[in-house]
Amino acid sequence: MLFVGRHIRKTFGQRRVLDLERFALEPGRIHGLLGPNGAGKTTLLHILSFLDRPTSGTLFYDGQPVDFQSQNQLRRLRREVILVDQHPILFTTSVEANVGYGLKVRGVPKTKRRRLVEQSLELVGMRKFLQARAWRLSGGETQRVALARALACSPRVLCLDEPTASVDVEHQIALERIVQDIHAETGMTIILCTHDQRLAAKLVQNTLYLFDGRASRSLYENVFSGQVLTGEDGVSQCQLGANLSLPVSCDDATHLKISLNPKALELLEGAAEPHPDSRYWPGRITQISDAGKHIRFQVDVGLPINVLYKKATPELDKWWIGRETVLRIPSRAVHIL
Ligand SMILES: Nc1ncnc2c1ncn2[C@@H]1O[C@H](COP(=O)(O)OP(=O)(O)OP(=O)(O)O)[C@@H](O)[C@H]1O
Repeated sequence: MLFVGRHIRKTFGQRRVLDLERFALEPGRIHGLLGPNGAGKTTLLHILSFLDRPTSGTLFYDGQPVDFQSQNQLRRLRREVILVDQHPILFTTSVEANVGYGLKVRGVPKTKRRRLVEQSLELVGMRKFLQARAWRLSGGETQRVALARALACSPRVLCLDEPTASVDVEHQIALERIVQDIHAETGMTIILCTHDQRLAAKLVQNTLYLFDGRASRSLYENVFSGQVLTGEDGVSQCQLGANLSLPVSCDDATHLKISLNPKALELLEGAAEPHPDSRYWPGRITQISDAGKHIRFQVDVGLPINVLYKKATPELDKWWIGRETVLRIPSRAVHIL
């Protein structure tokens, strides 16, 4: 294993934002850190790229425990593991100087530096921007140049924080392809944080789901919070939206976070016989996307809800964007977090 974490915890003030008993990341794979906002993905990515230290616990890299007090060790490790930030900052110089910066610091001679800079710009499709002024670049171009800057240093591990979050669709597609190509060509270990389920389904080979700083087994898709109201009949319902409530059994919670397992939800063509074990919400299909072995349908029922069907499921072509449907939510799909 390239990384192993044992009892990794991180607190900011009194708040524990990361609490991971054990995790292990194999070399040569694309790992995804997935989870909702505030789940602790960036915090973990910063620890894995040795830019931040855990409050307690031990991180092993390549079989050795990392000493976060040792600046020498950290300096060495930061040369092997490079983070590309979600909002990379480039120097107000040329693209060439930016991409070559890490090499210059490492004492790489000018001619070799130029060759490596050109090669890495080529990898991200930005070769013709070599002499461009870095501050004139768009968000997507900046992201690609930052990626080239990391690649120029031939890292062993590339950490990407939300690589496609702040770029337009064209750059998103380009970045996906670039990450795939880099991995195929170099076998480099890549760790990426993302909210983007489509990107994760396409690229990621191993997933660590985080929820409230903990490793979560449940899919983080379809996580909603709502107020709990108890009716005169004594049945508690969690209100997820106007006319959208789910029966829940809980003692005295006034607020709950609920996840709906996208693989246990069902699309129906019309109203079904009511079943005490299920809820039925009418809606409309708003997105259809590829999710690896599955097809993801997003249904707008007043909330956007994802439904995953295996690609082999018969008659999936009867669903198209804009088509009305009824979403069946069996009780086994509902998890209280
Ligand atoms: N330097 C800090 N000081 C205090 N709290 C912090 C700090 N950095 C992160 N946090 C808190 O830690 C929690 C986890 O943050 P983190 O950025 O790791 O989450 P995330 O999963 O990456 O979220 P997002 O997807 O929104 O970027 C959040 O509640 C955040 O407010």
